[in-house]
Amino acid sequence: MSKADQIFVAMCQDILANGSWDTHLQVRPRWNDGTPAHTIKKFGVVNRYDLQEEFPLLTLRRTYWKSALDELLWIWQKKSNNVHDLSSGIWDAWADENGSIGKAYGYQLGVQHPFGEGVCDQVDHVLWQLKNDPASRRIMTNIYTFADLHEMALAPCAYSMTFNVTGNRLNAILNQRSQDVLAANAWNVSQYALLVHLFAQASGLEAGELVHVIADAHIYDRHVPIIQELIAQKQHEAPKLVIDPSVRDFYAFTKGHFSVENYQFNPFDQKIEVAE
Ligand SMILES: Nc1nc(=O)c2c([nH]1)NC[C@@H]1CN(c3ccc(C(=O)N[C@@H](CCC(=O)O)C(=O)O)cc3)CN21
Ligand SMILES: O=c1ccn([C@H]2C[C@H](O)[C@@H](COP(=O)(O)O)O2)c(=O)[nH]1
Repeated sequence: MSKADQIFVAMCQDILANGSWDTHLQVRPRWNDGTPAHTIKKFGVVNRYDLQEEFPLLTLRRTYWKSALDELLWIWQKKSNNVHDLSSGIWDAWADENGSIGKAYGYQLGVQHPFGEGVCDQVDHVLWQLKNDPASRRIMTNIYTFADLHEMALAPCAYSMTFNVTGNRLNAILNQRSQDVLAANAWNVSQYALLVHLFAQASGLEAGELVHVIADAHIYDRHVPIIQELIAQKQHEAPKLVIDPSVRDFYAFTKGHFSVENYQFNPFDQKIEVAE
């Protein structure tokens, strides 16, 4: 059975049984009809995915992994903040009339900084360190730039990666300040698992472990019945991620270079409203 499903079910059960509601507080997010979108949350959830064991994709319901992976490349490879460069419409609600989401995500990863090896952006600095200084404990990215927060449509949720090389394995910690468990958990986990695979392949390493640290792991009020039904679904074997082994340059990867084989999932097509 898929470990990703087991981790997801355990996290949801824990939030529902032991979490706390923010119903008595003023909250920022709203449902489309203007109602405040309240949540039940757990603080400090840590989920560990062994990428040697499986590609962590939920089988409880279909994860649109092609759209998720497209968003990952939009941020990390294209370093774009414009929804016109994205194939799905998931960021449209946060974009301005030109399609920009402001100085968020891809914009931050494209900013040039002076590093020891020269002036480059955070992504190229990580790739340089993985090849030239794998023993370093400073291989990380951080897009939570306080000076630019006022120019972002939404403050980054998945905001930092810390990479660590152990033997020939590339491990990573994804730090996330806020997680919409139903809309985006499976999405964020599959994205950053793929990123570890791509960085490993570009650096002559193997993907190891992805540790997902979530400060505020929440279920929105209108999502509670959907989550309850979802976690009771049948679990299937995890699918297999296949990446074209000939690609060694991170920027040469395109959607055509990876596929997910034997992806089984339940026909669970409930409409998921996303709070804005
Ligand atoms: N409340 C909230 N939750 C989020 O997950 C979220 C935000 N806001 N704001 C910014 C982005 C946008 N995100 C989104 C938005 C929509 C879907 C979504 O509709 N997913 C559907 C279908 C995806 C598709 O058709 O490709 C799903 O079934 O997962 C997922 C993530 C993640 N982020
Ligand atoms: O990659 C993402 C992007 C966004 N989210 C969710 C987490 C929250 O539900 C909202 C953001 O609202 P804040 O009030 O700024 O926390 O978006 C996600 O889970 N993953």
